[in-house]
Amino acid sequence: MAESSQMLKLAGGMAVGATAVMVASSALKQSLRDSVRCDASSSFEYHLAVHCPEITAATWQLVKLPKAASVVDLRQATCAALGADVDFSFYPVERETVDGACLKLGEELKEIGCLELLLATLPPDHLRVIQLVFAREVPRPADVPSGPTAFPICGTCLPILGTTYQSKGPYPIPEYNFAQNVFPTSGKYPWGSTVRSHEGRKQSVGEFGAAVIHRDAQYFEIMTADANIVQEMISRPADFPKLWNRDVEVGLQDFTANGLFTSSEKSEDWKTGHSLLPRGFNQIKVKGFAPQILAKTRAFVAEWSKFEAGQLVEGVNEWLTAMTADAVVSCSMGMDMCNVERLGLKQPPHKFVETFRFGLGVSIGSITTQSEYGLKRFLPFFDAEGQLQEKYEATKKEMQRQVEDLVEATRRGELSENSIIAAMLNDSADGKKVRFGALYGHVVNLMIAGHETTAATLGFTMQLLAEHPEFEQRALEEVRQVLQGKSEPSVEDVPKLQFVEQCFREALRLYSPVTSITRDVAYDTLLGGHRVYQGERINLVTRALHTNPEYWGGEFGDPLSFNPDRFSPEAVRQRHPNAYHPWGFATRACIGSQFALFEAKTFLASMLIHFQLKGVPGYKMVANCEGGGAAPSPEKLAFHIFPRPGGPVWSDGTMKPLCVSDTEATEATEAEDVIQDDASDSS
Ligand code: HEM
Repeated sequence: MAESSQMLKLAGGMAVGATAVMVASSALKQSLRDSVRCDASSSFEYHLAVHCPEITAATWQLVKLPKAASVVDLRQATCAALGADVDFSFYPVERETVDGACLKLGEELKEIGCLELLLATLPPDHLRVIQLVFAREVPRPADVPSGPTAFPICGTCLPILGTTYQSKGPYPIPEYNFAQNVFPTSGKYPWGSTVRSHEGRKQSVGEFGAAVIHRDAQYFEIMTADANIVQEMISRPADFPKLWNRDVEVGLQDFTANGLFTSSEKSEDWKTGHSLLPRGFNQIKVKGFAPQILAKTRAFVAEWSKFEAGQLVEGVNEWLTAMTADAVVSCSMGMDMCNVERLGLKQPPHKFVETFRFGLGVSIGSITTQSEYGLKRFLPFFDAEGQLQEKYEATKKEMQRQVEDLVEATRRGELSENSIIAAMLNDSADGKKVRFGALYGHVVNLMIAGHETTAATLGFTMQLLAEHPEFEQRALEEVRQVLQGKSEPSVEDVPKLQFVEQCFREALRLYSPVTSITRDVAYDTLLGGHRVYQGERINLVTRALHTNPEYWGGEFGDPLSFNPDRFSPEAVRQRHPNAYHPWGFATRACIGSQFALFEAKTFLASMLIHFQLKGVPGYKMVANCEGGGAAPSPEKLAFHIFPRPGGPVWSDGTMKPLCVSDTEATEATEAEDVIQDDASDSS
C-alpha cells in the first residue's frame, strides 16, 4: 500500500496532537477498498485502515478486528501492524473535503462499538472500511513562564515598573543584576531557568518582511541561564538566527556598518565575511601573529619597568586597551599604532583610536550632549544636539577616510601582506570576494570586537590573581617552569601555559565582556518545550549561565568564587558542554577566541615573571563600562607594582627599564620615531 499521507504543518512547523489533518489521496482510498473486497469472506467485522503520522516510516496498514474487540485489542493489533510499541489515541477519518483529498478527524475513539454509528453514516461501499489515524494526545505547549511580575500599583500592574526593576541592583551592569535577581546562585531559581521578561519599552523588530510579528516580540525577551536551551539553539540554527534588527542595533550600524559582529546573518556581507575572515584567525594563523603580539607585550613590560618599585599604577584599563588595540590592529591591519608607547610618553592615543572611540561612543549613547558639553548645553543659542551631530558626522567621514588609507596602503604593499585587510582584498570564497564597501564595516568591527574584550578580561584576571596569592603562585610556577629561565614565552611555550589559561578562562566566566548573546526566533515554534514567537529574542545572559549553580556549584563551592581549577581538563569533561559560552556559539561564535587566548597567555606570562602586582588595600572590584567602553571592565583598576623577586628586572628594589637587548632598544627607538612623525602629521 503506497504511503501518500502527510502531516500538514501547523502553527509554524509544529504538528499539534489531536488537531492533525491528514491528506490521503484517492489512490490510497481505492487501494483500501480493494483490499477489503479481496478479503470479503473474512470472519472479521471491522477492517480498519490505520496510520500513525508520528511514525514517519509507517504506511497505512489494514487491521482486522472481530466485532467484540475492544480499544485495547485495537491498540495491540495496531502496534503489531505498525511495528511500534506506543500508546496511541484513535481518531476515525470522518469526512472528505470538497476536493476529496483532505480528510478530517472525528471524535477520539473510546470503544470499538461506537464505530457502528460511524458505519451507519457512511455510503455503502465504505461499509467495511474505517480509516483511522492515530495521534498522541500532546498537551498544548505553554508559553515560556514569565519572570517576576510587575509591582502592583493600586491593583494594577504597570509593565514599565514591573520589568526594569529586574535589572536594577548593586551592579552597574544590568545583566549582572538580572542574573542576581532572577537566576540567584543560592538555591533554586524561583521562576525557572528560562523566563519571559518585559523589556520595559517597545522595540521594533525588523527583518521579517510582511510577516506578522507576535505582539510579545516587541515587548518581551526570553532570558535564559539554561545550557540545554543553548544546546537546542545550536542544533536548530535556521530556527534561531542572529539578526541585527532592533532600533539600537540599527542605530549602531550607522557607525559600524555591516561588519561581521554587528550584522544579521541574513545579509550578504555577513555571509561573505564569515566565509573569509575566520580563516585569518585560525590557530595556525594566530601563531604567525606571535611576533607582533610579543612585540606589544614587550613594549608594555618595558613601559611598566620604568615605574618605581611600590609605585601606584592607575588607569590600568587604559594601559590594557592600548596594548590590545595595538595588537589587534597590528595583526589584522598591519599598522603599529604605538598606543602603549604613547601612553608611556603621556601622549594622546593614535588618531585611529580617538576617532573610533568618539564615533562608537555617540552611536551607543555613552557620549551625549551632557558628557560633551556639560552645563554649556543649556546656553541659549548653543545648539548642543546639532553640534554633537555635526561632530559625529565629521568623525564618521574621518573614520572612513582612515580605513580607506589603510586599504590603499595595503594595496600598494606598504603595510603587511599578512593582514586581514590583505586577505579581504585578495581572497575569495565560493568565487565571492568581500564587497569593497563592506571592508570599512569589517575593519571597524574587528576593533569593536577585538580589543576591549581582551583588555577587560586581562584586567579582571590580574586583579583576581592579586586577590588570590595561592593561584598567582601556581601560575607563576608554571610560567617559570615553561619558560626555563627566559623572560618571555616563545610561540611554542604559549600552548603549554595550561594553568595561566585556566585563570584567564575563570575570569572570563565571572566577568564575560559580552554580557548577553542573542538569537531571534525565525517563526512560531517550540524551544525547550515552550512556545516562542516569530521575531522574539532569546537572550543568553552569560553571567547567569556562568554562575548557574547546576553547573558551577558542587565541589568548587560558591559559583561566584574565583577558582581556576574549575577549568582543569577533568572538571571541564564532567561539566555540561554548553555551560560556558563567553565566545558565543555556533556560526556566530567569536572568530578571535584563539587570538585572544594566545595574546592573553603571552601577556600574563610576561607580566607574572616580571612583576608582582598588589591590589590597592580596600579596593572592591566592580565591573563597569567606565569611560564609555562597550565591555564591562574593572572600575578604577590600579596596582602597586613591584619587581618580581627573582625575576628578570629585579634590581635592588628599583625597576630598571627593560630595553636590554639590541632588538628591543631598536624597537623602542622606532616606536618613538613613529609617534614623532604622527605628531608632526597632525600638527
Ligand atoms: C576575551 C576576548 C573576547 C571575547 C570574550 C569575545 C566574545 C565574543 C562573543 C561572545 C561573540 C559573539 C557575539 C554574539 O553572538 O552576539 C564574538 C563575536 C565576534 N568576535 Fe569576539 N571576543 C573576544 C575577542 C575577539 C578578538 C580578539 C577578535 C578579533 C581579532 C574578535 C572578533 C570577533 C568577531 C569578528 C565576532 C563576530 C563573529 C560573527 O558574528 O560572525 N573577538 N566575540
